[in-house]
Amino acid sequence: MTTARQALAVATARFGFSATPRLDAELLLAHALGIERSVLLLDLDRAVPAAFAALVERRAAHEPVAYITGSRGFWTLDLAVGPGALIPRADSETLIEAAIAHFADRPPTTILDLGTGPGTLLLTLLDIWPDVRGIGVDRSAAALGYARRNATIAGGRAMLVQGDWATAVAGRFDLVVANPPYIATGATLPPEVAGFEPAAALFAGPEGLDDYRRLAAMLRACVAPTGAVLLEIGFDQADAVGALLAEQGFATRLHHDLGGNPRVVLAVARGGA
Ligand SMILES: C[S@@+](CC[C@H](N)C(=O)[O-])C[C@H]1O[C@@H](n2cnc3c(N)ncnc32)[C@H](O)[C@@H]1O
Repeated sequence: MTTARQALAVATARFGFSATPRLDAELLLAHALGIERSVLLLDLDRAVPAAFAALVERRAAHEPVAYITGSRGFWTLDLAVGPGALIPRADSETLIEAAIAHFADRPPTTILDLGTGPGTLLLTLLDIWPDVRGIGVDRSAAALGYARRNATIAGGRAMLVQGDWATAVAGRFDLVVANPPYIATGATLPPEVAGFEPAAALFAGPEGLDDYRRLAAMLRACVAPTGAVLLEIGFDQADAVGALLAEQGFATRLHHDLGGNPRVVLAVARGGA
């Protein structure tokens, strides 16, 4: 009998290309066993199910762990994800922290999440603020399929709409959030990103700024006069995105991620909050 301890050692060695080979192996084995990773770690002498071998082969071919297991933890949520939906990234939690800080005194009443993917930002914020309602927009039907599954978290407070950025919605929102595609088209990405995650969620023209340009031109019309916009940005895009927002009459402030990089721009209408 192969024990979990032995199988994890073999799988970890196969995943040398990954930044987190041991964690990947543990998540896949826990998934194969149908148990939490924390439970797996309590008994590493248990037997390994035959199904684990196929999961190891998929990961060895660079398929992301989240696509193999069908879920990814983000903030306090466990979100369903799969092909066609961007896998939530830890860096995006910077935007959640910025939202909590900005609305520390009083939560917003309404939220608009542009490019919601599997509902990552919207559903996390609705889970934090139980009386708030929001709309998530995405152009991708596949991503919205996962967002609809995840929306049970919000118990009817999330509306999901397929469309092109803010053209899909009417009205003004207290908080508008977006993590648009921001990678320069043609940039080289790791195989597990380039080979599996949707290009339409990643690339945004020669400088990665095309979607910020479109969004900047729309934001004044969809944020409430005293509301706020939070945009995730690439680590080197703070000046360019700040300039696009300034042209539209926004004052901006940066929030940094755990690595110390500028990761989120807070924008409020000049003369607003
Ligand atoms: C970087 S992903 C962000 C997903 C999720 N909000 C997150 O933070 O993990 C960008 C999302 O924007 C969507 N998107 C790209 N172009 C769009 C457009 N023109 N209108 C609406 N959504 C768009 C993509 O389908 C993708 O789900």
